[in-house]
Amino acid sequence: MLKVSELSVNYGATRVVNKLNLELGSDEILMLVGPTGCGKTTILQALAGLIPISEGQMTLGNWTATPKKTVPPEKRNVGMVFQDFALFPHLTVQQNVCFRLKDTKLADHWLKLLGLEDFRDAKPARLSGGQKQRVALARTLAHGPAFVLLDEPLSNLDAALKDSLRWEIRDALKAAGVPAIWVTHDQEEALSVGDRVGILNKGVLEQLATPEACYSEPASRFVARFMGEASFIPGTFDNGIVTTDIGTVPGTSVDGANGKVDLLVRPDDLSLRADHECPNGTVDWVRYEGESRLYAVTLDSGSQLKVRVSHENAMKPGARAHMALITTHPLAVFSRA
Ligand SMILES: Nc1ncnc2c1ncn2[C@@H]1O[C@H](COP(=O)(O)OP(=O)(O)OP(=O)(O)O)[C@@H](O)[C@H]1O
Repeated sequence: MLKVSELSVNYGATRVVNKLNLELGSDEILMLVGPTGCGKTTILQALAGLIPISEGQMTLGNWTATPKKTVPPEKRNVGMVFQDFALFPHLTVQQNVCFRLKDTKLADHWLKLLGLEDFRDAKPARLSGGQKQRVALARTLAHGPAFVLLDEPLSNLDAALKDSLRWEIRDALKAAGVPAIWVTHDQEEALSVGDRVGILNKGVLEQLATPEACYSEPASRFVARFMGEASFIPGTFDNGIVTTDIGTVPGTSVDGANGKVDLLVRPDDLSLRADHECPNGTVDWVRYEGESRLYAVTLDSGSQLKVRVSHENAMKPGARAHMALITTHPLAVFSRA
């Protein structure tokens, strides 16, 4: 089990990671997300022992590192997978995976499991991006790490490959039975692949929870916006029910809100109709997404809401339309800003 307590990292006078606390179960995958420059890579580097920490401590199995008691990277048994694969170009797939290994049994296991047997003798230049990333993962897992860090492993790959490879990586990590922290810029990836998601903002972990909780009960407006399209509409919250201009829904207070509140609305919590006899808003813009269209509509009462509807529902900016809340599950409510 990995345990991190009050971990802080400073670069000179600037604090880049501030009092990070987390514990990971034995085969848990934590997806770490946050805006550029918020400290994600710094956290991975600190856990791997590549940079010094300023405060706090981390423990994994039989070692504990603190600012005074450093543990060198090679003593940590931590595996890393990077976005640029970091393979040796002059070595074959087999040689890359077995690099510095005395016992190659695990290497054979992962070469087979990740579908690389036919490429054992190939050099990396002959491989596709997805194959290279599989080799990098096989090399990491062949060393039997106690813990794996992945720094945007899919960001150099095209969309279709990303979708299949993320599941292969998840399955391989689960099969290896090791905890992992996986940094991604892709919210959908974070929500679908992670057992838990951590959202980092300026070096502070704003929320660490299941994907469902991060999406439907975000701890802050920042998390709400970061984890997907988020609109807010004013309402009144009383006895578990929120009343707004466009309907009444069950609500859950995320910050003790009561009385006058802002309701978090996701694009699929709303309906949009062009043919309604009482339009209550005007279309600002529309984005065609293939099977759906995302609309921004400003209500006559002032709020702009985003709604996703079937592609068959085609309206132009300026069109009048009717919006209503259609969800039956509780939506998050925040104290009025
Ligand atoms: N060696 C360094 N010296 C000083 N500041 C640094 C150093 N490395 C990173 N930083 C700063 O620390 C902050 C966090 O950087 P980090 O690379 O961890 O962010 P990140 O969340 O991984 O960003 P991205 O999503 O863009 O990869 C940034 O403001 C960055 O400029």
